[in-house]
Amino acid sequence: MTAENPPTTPPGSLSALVRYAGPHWRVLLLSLFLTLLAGVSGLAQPKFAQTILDRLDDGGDVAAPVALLAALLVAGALLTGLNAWLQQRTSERVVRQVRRGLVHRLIRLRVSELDRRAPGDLIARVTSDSTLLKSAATEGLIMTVNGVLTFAGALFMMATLDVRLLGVTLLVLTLVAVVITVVLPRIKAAVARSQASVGAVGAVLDRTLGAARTVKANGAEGRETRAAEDAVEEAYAAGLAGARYGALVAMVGGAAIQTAFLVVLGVGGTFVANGTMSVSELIAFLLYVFFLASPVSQLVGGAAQLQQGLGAVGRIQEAYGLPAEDDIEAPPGSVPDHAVAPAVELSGVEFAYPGRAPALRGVGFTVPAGTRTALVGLSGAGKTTLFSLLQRFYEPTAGTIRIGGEDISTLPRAEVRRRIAYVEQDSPVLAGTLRENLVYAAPSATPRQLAEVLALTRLDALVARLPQGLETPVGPRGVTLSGGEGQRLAIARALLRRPQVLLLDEATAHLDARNEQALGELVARAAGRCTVLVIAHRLSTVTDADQIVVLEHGEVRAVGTHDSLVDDDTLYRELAATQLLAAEPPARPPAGPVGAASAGT
Ligand SMILES: Nc1ncnc2c1ncn2[C@@H]1O[C@H](COP(=O)(O)OP(=O)(O)OP(=O)(O)O)[C@@H](O)[C@H]1O
Repeated sequence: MTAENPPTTPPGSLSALVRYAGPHWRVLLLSLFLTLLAGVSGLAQPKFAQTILDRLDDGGDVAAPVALLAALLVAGALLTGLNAWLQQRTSERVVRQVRRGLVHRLIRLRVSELDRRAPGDLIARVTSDSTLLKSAATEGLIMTVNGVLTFAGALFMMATLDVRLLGVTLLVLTLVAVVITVVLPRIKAAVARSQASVGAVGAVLDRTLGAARTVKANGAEGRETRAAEDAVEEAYAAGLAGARYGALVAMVGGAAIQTAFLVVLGVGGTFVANGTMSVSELIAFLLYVFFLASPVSQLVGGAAQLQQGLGAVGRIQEAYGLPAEDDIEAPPGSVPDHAVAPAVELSGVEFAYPGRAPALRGVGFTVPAGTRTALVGLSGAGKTTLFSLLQRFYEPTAGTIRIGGEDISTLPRAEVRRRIAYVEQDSPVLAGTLRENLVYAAPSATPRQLAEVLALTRLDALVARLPQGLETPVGPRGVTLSGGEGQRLAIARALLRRPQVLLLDEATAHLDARNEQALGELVARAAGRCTVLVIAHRLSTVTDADQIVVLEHGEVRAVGTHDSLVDDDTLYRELAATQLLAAEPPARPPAGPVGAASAGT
């Protein structure tokens, strides 16, 4: 198993847990051996005690057995220490391997999956669930195996002393076996419930902290707190249920040993009285009964830990099983030096989000190489969806999309996305510094290229104003930048990649009139080097586009230039009228139509 390839076993099964521990089998075997050695030294101690008692009885020399007993004690302690270290280290390694694998997987999940899952719950699989797995995959396994072996060893030694008393002991211990069998699956279910609730707490917090301003502005702190508290309570209740079952098992284990001791003492006493057993044999047997307490509690504890681990393994396995994109590793040296503008062609593209009505129906148009096409249409017409398909975030249910003549469904996603730069609608800035954001996809950009793009997007003035310049942290999701600065930063990042195709989604929504004009010119210039598709909410920015595609209810309603569409298409004419645009495209608008209704909202 590698970090990227999880065990292909049923979710939450013991075999899955064993497979996680699999790569560490050598250390685990050594640890088991050390545990057994410590167990044997423990097992031998009652025998030595019996010898010492017999010698004291005979008036013999006890120095040698006492010295051996002391040596056994020291050796046992050393072995236990070494063993604990080995087990802890292996636990940490198992968790590291699981976390790596999960992180690798989660970052590559398909957009369709990310769109419908709470990030907080996914994060909990890496943080909280993997921690539960930690002790189960090593300590739990070893404790159980060791418990079984030591238990068997003790039974063997007891059999050599008195088979009748062994029968009595086993009868009492059957009670433990019955309780364990009934209770363990409940522990697993309780842990799974508790972990799911922890995931729900993460999901609420992720939603709340991710939209802190909205939550505060709406005075929703109380509601969000209650939502998180409900999940916390559920985790608490499930945790308590698990603890109750755990306590029951521990109690039954302890009581069984005590009972066995008393029964053996009574029955053994009669054997001693009728002369079928010596006192020293009875004492040795009783010591073994007490010795059994250790393997029994190991078995009980180990089995409970395994069940806890299984509860978590189920959730981890589920995350591993989510569909991921497996073709997104960029080939080496993938950032193209000089972009070649390709044509983008769509024909008969159909698409529906799962469980929804079709979002795109029979969409077809061509964007000639090196030109600029604007997509316009009312909100929900399918503009953003079209961009998602172009980047293979989703796959069309019918039809083809070609870039430079190549059907993108035949290209690895890495290759498709290498050719395309995308400036999305919202939150296009990541936590980090300005520089990190800029060179995010073009780490080898030269200072000259950086300066050029900063000037083009008019970010140079901002950088000059900041004391830390490009090294200024922008905060989570770029909260320390204005909306317009964030947009320009995203555009600068896209341009630094020198893409073949540039997708701008509402890229100018946040820009003021001066910057909007500058950007309009920039996009027009960029169109010389790359093919540009822009979702336009303000028609003023695209009236001079080479071509405008009007989408309505997922269908292409009309294609043309601003002039021809104003003449021929009623919807476009309405949009243009609402935005106070003249039928003639302005040379370049000196200012955006402030306060005008947006076509897309
Ligand atoms: N991830 C999604 N899952 C399910 N349905 C979606 C998803 N994204 C969008 N939709 C639906 O698909 C349809 C098209 O949405 P899309 O975002 O493409 O419209 P748009 O033209 O970009 O709208 P806007 O201008 O408001 O951004 C809408 O009905 C929307 O509700």
